[in-house]
Amino acid sequence: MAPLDPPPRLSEIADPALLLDFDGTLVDLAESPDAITVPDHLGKALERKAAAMNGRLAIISGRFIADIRGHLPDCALVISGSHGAEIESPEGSSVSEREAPRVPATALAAARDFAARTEGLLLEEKALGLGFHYRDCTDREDEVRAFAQDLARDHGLFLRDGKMILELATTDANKGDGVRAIMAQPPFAGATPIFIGDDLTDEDGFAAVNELGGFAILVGEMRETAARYRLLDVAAVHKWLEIE
Ligand SMILES: O=P(O)(O)OC[C@H]1O[C@H](O[C@H]2O[C@H](CO)[C@@H](O)[C@H](O)[C@H]2O)[C@H](O)[C@@H](O)[C@@H]1O
Repeated sequence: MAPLDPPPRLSEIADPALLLDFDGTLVDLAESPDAITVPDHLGKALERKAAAMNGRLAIISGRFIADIRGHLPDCALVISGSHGAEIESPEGSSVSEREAPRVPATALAAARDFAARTEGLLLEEKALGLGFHYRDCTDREDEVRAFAQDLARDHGLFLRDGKMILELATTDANKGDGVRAIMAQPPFAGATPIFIGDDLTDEDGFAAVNELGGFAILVGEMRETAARYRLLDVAAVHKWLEIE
């Protein structure tokens, strides 16, 4: 695996549009979804960056949008949530093409029951999906995966792997769909898309920006990736974006 260089300076890229993952890219990973530390200045710094780029900055997260807005209150940005299934304007109106279904009540009840009897497992209830966080029961990952696979099959849900998480979603949307939908609309259309992300689920976004004539930046440890460049960690991302 060839190492990847750091990206060129943002100011050297013609007409850039930034598509930013959240966990592991803009904020450091933590023990659980609510344990993250979001720097006080982050929301306003991202807004200023977006303004300096004529609005061409969006967050593309696996979290649902209301969750991101809860962590970045009063921050007016384009946000795609639920792995591309939701997209909102900076003012908070939905610009998603289709409305995704909610998690069926019977699937939610079964997931709650499984989490209650699986020590160390944290169930994250999201608008359009469920997250099984197994960081504190890694020895039971196979069991959690088998349960999640059965639940997906029984309820027509879509399973994906993340960092210490198995996620079930009600749609097969991915971050590539989010990228393509955002880049098709003003003020993003015609710009050079740059996706920055750390997780395996970001690879769909990486592939999409490559197709659209842009490039991706992997954050963290080297792996097989569609990214062209790499930054070491969240601090390096903030430095590159000049939002420290
Ligand atoms: O696309 P992202 O913005 O990176 O969101 C991906 C998932 O992030 C969250 O889980 C991850 O971060 C947690 C907090 O640091 C960490 O405990 C967990 O191990 C990570 O997988 C979030 O909870 C998920 O809903 C997102 O899909």
